[in-house]
Amino acid sequence: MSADLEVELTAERQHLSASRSALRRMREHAEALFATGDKVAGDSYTAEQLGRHMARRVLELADDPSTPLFFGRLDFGAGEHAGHDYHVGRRHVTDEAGEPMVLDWRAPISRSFYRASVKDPQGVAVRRRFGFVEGAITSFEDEHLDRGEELGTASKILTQEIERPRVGPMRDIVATIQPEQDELVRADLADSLCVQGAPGTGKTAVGLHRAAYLLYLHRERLRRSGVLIVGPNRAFLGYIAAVLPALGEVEVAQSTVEDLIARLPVRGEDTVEAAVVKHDVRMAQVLHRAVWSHVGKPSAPMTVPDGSYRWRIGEEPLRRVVDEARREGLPYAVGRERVRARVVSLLLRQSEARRGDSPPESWQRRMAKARPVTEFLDEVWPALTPEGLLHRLLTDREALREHADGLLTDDEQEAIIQPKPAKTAKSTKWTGADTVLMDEIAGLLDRMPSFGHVVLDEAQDLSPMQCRAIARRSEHGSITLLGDLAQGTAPWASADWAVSLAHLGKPGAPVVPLTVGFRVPAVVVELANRLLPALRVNVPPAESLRRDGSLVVRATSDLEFDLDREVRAALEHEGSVAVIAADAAVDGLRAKLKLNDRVEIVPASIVKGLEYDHVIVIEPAEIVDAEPRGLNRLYVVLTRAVSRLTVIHAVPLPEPLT
Ligand SMILES: Nc1ncnc2c1ncn2[C@@H]1O[C@H](COP(=O)(O)OP(=O)(O)OP(=O)(O)O)[C@@H](O)[C@H]1O
Repeated sequence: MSADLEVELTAERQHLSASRSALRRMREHAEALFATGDKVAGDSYTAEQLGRHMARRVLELADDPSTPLFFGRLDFGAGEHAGHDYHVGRRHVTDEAGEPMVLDWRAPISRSFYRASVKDPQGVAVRRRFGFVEGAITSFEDEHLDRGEELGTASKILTQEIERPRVGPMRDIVATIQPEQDELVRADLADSLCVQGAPGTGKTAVGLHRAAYLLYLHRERLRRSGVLIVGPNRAFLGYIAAVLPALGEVEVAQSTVEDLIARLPVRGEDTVEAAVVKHDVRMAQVLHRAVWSHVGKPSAPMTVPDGSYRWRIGEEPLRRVVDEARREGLPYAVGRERVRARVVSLLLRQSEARRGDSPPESWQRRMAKARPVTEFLDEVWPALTPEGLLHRLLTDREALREHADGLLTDDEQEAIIQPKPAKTAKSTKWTGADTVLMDEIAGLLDRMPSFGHVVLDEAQDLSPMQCRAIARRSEHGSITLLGDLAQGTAPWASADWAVSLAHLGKPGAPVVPLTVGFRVPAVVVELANRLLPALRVNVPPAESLRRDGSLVVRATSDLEFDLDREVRAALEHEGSVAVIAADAAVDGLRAKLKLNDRVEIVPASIVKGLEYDHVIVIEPAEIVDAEPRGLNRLYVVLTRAVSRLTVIHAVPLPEPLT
């Protein structure tokens, strides 16, 4: 290394350690405020608010010594920052005088770190990227944009980052976000968008960084309404759980759709036929009809005793009240209360006319609860519960026929009628699809609070009814929809993003493709892409940035022997190892294979969204045969490998791979 370079490196290391000290000082300051917060706050509510705020601040300022505090530097040669240089990192760090030592990657100036180019330098003369080993600076790489130098994806530091062996949970990509990813990350809060990306193109990474970016820009607003990340299963959520906290974002809800909407525990299972019907969007109409069929016509006047007097409301005014409330298009339960309020106001007017002044509020409350009023409501606008209504619909053929007429065929109705009807809603073994239907009913009955932003990952597998459940929770917010139509494995998987977006209440949101793969090596992508024509979806194929990696496809007559040998070979390398097999084969393999901490045996059905350094796929044909969309499942399975993929098979490979 030249002497000049050594001097520069030393200066950068000093800046890093000074920044770490400054961050420590900021954290100690926050901790001191946290400790004394309740003494300075005027009342207990303010003290609690302040306490919570400070506790969060302390968490946000946590420093992980194994990750660098900054990863880049911008030297400006022109524009309003000319003559200044800024280090770009995971969060703002300021010195004691309040001067910036590290800029948050989300700050407006930092944008140039990701977007400046020779064509559009944005005032940047030099962009520097740092190489790190366990939090210590080991190298840097400069691009003199002012001299026409630009590395793009040829950057060694980017290459090292994407080729590093994977161990442990997913990490953030702030240091190496690519321009086309950055554009999505920094889209406006008001903009909903859909990202169609081949495996490993960074969709999950983009979604998580977008959440962090939006929280930075709209902190107060989003803290109130909330940001939600929806993932396909708990294994996936566990895998991504550490990314946002590492970026200082500790308050983002992460959930599966099932957990988000479940009102009651799921104890039953549907047949595929039943689940397909229950997830179909026509069920929304069936349920709408079922709910509103409960509104009746008043058929008699109402008499309400009040001390020695009796108020009377005629049938006609009662009809008008019900008709008006219906026309207002309110949720059902809100409509019921509206009718009650209008009835009380009719009584109030009579009372005022008779007494010459307004009765007290307690009188109005008493009238609202008076038995004839409640009886009237129970008759023309009865209170409903989602589980009560659904129980009736799925156990009473007549009721189902009435509401599903012209919407569901006889066979479809028969598929969802409970085969052994439970006596009550309480004793019903509800299925996952039932909870989706209950959520739809809950949405017809009442309003739901809306998140400020929802990120939906692996969204190709959301059913229309699940999309509607999310739409109810993002009505006043925006969404980022992430997925790959080729990876759709659910029976109701989407074939067209425009349709999903419509169900999600965001019709017309733009669909943006990502095609550059950061995970899967080119040789593996080439194998997986052979499946694409058979998947019959209209998606652009992936192109890998990675020229390294290896692929072995081995026919064997002794699966056990070869598997054992391949696992041992895999363990000679650094990183995680997964043996992926058809779900039904997993138990048998677990019993046979001598396990090692670094080797996981994973059922094909849960690997979506995950990645492992070395993947060993057992019997692709069994994976394909296990389910109707088995080829899509195989496509998912083959694209989990970061470095090496080994395929072992005793039976012939599925046709597109031969
Ligand atoms: N700009 C980047 N710099 C470095 N690594 C990146 C970048 N973008 C993505 N990656 C890495 O590539 C891998 C794949 O990313 P990610 O899981 O977000 O892809 P995906 O499109 O969601 O994949 P899948 O369709 O399989 O779910 C991850 O390890 C991620 O950290």
